[in-house]
Amino acid sequence: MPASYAYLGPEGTFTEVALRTLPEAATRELTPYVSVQSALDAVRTGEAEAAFVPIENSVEGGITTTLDELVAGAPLMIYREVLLSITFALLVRPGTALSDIKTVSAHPAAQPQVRNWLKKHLPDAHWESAASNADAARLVQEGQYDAAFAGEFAAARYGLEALETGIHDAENAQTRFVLVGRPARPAAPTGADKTSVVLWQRDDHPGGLRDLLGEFATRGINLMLLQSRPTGAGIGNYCFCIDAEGHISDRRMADALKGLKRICLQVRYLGSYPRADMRPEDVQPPRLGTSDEEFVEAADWVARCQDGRF
Ligand SMILES: O=C(O)C(=O)Cc1ccccc1
Repeated sequence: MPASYAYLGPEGTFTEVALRTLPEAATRELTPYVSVQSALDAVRTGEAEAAFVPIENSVEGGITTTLDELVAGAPLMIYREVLLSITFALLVRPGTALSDIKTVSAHPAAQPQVRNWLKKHLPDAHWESAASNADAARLVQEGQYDAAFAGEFAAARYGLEALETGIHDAENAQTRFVLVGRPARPAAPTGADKTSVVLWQRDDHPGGLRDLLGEFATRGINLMLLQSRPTGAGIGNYCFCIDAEGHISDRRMADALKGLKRICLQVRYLGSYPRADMRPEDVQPPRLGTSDEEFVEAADWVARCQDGRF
């Protein structure tokens, strides 16, 4: 039996469409799970080789269930990311008119992407959250709700029709998905990579967050995501999910992680993986003094000083 990739199902999610763009998905059995949690748990128990889940969208930021799952529990690692441009279709049972719609459903992350459209076209409809957009379509098929926001491609799978397509409040809304597995050696650097970590501050003090960010800034490392999540230990207690430009095998990144390890209560490494938004030839060269060669030269110089050989 081929190894299986778990994904946020049921069949017909945007997650499935994004997963199928990965070449390695063609050689795996793809298994839908009812939630991000259950897909990631399947990886933790060894039932699945990896799980593919949404993690961030350009309209509202981090998908908190996914971030919280990566922050807590047995450690997992991100191996790949995929970006997908998203517009929604309003799916209904055949024969339903706009004026018949009293309830609409979708994944909570869809709501901020269709809010204005809803206000304009269905101001009185009740919003009901579903486990995914395709699950909302399934619930419409079962008669539980009148309409679902989902991918147009989900209509055929659930015997529905699209009353409207191309729904999007924000131009170029994109969702980012990640392939998550058990910890192992990260893939080799491609030249356009991203490193994800979670940081817990050691103590609360003025400029504490600036100290954490300074470890990246002084080494010329650009950040691409900064999302605070409550630790659960009371109001004001947060950890920080960070995506930074570069690979753990870059000297400047390894050095920044060493600095963070020294000053943080805890650092959770979530992986280094190829960026979906940029090719290696388009990446800016490292800032002055932060290339691998300059780190090696500086370390040699210190070693020579320690030996009195400068
Ligand atoms: O993959 C799906 O269909 C989901 O339910 C997650 C999601 C939610 C909103 C936009 C893209 C993906």
